[in-house]
Amino acid sequence: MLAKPAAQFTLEEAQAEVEKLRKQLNQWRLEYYTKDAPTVTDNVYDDHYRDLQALEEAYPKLVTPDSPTQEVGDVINSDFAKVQHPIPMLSMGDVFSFEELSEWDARMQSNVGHPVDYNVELKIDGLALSLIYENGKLVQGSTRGDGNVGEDVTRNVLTIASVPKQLKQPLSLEVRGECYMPKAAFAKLNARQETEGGTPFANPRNAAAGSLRQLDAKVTAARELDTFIYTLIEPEQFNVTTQHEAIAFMQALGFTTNPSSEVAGDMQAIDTYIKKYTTDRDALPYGIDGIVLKVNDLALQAQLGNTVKVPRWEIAYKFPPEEAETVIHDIVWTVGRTGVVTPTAVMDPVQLAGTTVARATLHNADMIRDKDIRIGDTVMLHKAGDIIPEVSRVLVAKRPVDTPPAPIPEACPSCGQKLVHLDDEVALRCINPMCPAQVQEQLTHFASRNAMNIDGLGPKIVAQLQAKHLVKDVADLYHLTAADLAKLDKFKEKSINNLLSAINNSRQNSVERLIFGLGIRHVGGKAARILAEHFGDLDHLMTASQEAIADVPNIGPTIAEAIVTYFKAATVQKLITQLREADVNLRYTGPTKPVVKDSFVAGKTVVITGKFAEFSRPALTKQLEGLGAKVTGSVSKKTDLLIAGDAAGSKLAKAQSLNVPIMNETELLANLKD
Ligand SMILES: NC(=O)c1ccc[n+]([C@@H]2O[C@H](COP(=O)([O-])OP(=O)(O)OC[C@H]3O[C@@H](n4cnc5c(N)ncnc54)[C@H](O)[C@@H]3O)[C@@H](O)[C@H]2O)c1
Ligand SMILES: [Zn+2]
Repeated sequence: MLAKPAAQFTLEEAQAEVEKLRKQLNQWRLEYYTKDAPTVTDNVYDDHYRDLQALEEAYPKLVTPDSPTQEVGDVINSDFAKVQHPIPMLSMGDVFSFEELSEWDARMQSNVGHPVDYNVELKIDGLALSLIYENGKLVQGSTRGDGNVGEDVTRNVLTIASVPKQLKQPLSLEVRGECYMPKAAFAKLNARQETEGGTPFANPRNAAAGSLRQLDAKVTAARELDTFIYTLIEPEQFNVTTQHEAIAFMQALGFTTNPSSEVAGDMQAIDTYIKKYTTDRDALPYGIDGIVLKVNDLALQAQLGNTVKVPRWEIAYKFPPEEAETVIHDIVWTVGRTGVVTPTAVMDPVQLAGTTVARATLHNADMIRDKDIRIGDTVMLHKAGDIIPEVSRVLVAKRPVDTPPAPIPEACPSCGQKLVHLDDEVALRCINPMCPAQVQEQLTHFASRNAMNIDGLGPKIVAQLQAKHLVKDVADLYHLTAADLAKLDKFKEKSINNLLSAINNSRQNSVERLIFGLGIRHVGGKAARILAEHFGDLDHLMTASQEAIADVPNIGPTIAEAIVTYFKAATVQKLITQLREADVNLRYTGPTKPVVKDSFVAGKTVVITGKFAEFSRPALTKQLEGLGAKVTGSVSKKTDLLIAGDAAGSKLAKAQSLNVPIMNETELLANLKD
């Protein structure tokens, strides 16, 4: 990324930067196109390319015809015979987000003056191939080369099974498409390269290019290359008027075409297509790196034409990179709630599968040793399960000389106590119960919504409380005073009162919140609720045998063992005593129903009679019950209140005779309002 927006460069600065970028890009182009051995990922290349584009746009006079932005592919530097392409083989414009793609479509629509149908295709990750037929017979296969001159790879192409040597009609024509290596063949090839001591290919695209461009065609034959054909040159000769028809036409001649292309008339359909293949791409037997939009109407394509480098009528949308390269600046070790100490790599921020990533977990010391990850290393990242960024491998060739192995700590980074391995765990642990980092995590967990639900007690406040020595365990929370809280940053009367009352309210919680909040290993919110319901209070749980706990439906031996071990500890016994003394509820009070203490009918036995203007009888019954009334059907001495609507009959008379208080609808409405 440029140090500042391109427009803010002076001409001299821009010139220097442009030269630097061209030199770098040209080196990468040589490695990629000519040697089939890239040393950086495509997104690193693409980022630099975009920087160059931005500077050239800001200073058009810096554009030269030999800039990588103006040239297709690379100089040919191989032993193959050269062939001139009658019609140049161009590159393709690309965009990296759906927004950019929509803008491209909007520009297209405004250029042509109406909405446009596109043929949407998968962008196959291989290399472009031209095939020329005379009277139905394959006479030449060639690579793109620099776009005008390519390499003659006819002998190699003849070994590819999906390329027809003879067409189903004796036509003379040129088609173009993608030569690719299926994923399975790629895996097999790389495994063989490794056992035979060769260098594995960086990706299927380079493997395909490297395999097609073999001087010995027998080597190519063994590589299981495949093709998808997608371009018909001079289609007007064959009465074909759309890209979609062209594909069907070529398929009928015997070419292998990709089955996934479809015509889409609006961005919504294209969005659906992108989403489908963003998800499904892993399941395809070949690699794709994006999708391609092509104006479907071939006459319109011809009318739109090309720039020096790309057709104006097509655009590639590239998927977010699934792999990214970056540098590790530091490895930090953090202590979790249970004392496990985990390493995290701190890196130069990079784009990875659609998000910016600057940190990645390294899991444990074993992983650091196994992958030999060092501070200062250049690494490849991927997203495990498409969510968590992970280091997949170290690019050892890029390691600065004299880089020492990453230090593995022996002492807790928070409290300094010696770290241990419990049982046969790989994890390093701090087993100091007073360890400040652990206590901070425990307090934050205790206060969290699904635990004691103490609103306003987040990690920052907890850290301050610890730093000012106001709390060292969860029991201390219940002894905090207004004077204590006044010592915290920005704590004024209102915030002090809010936090104190949140802490105070948590005393009434049903005990499952406490059981979860204590942070016993393996005991999540659901297990805590089952245990609270089953044992009724904390004392019964604490004294229960391991077997008795394991017998509780949905609990099992692992949780049972963890609970018994937890409550055995003297520090835990003391903590529970302190919580009890602080009036924290230790009983299961059940899924609590709201108790209505004061309403005009709370606790009263009520009878309803007659008709009401505002209510149906069932609705009124429900409403009164909600206010704490017991609604019954007949008037007796026990009736506390009769609510009488219009046309009330015998019940009214009975209530009058028993001196039961009577309320009419108007009075009822007034009371309900209160
Ligand atoms: N890593 C590196 O060092 C390095 C160096 C140079 C280039 N590159 C990569 O190469 C890209 C530039 O290469 P490019 O100019 O060949 O462009 P491109 O590969 O991004 O796109 C054009 C090519 O897409 C292919 N293609 C696949 N499916 C297609 C379909 N359905 N319809 C039409 N074409 C289809 C064709 O071969 C066509 O030539 C860069 O974006 C970069 O990612 C990487
Ligand atoms: Zn510690």
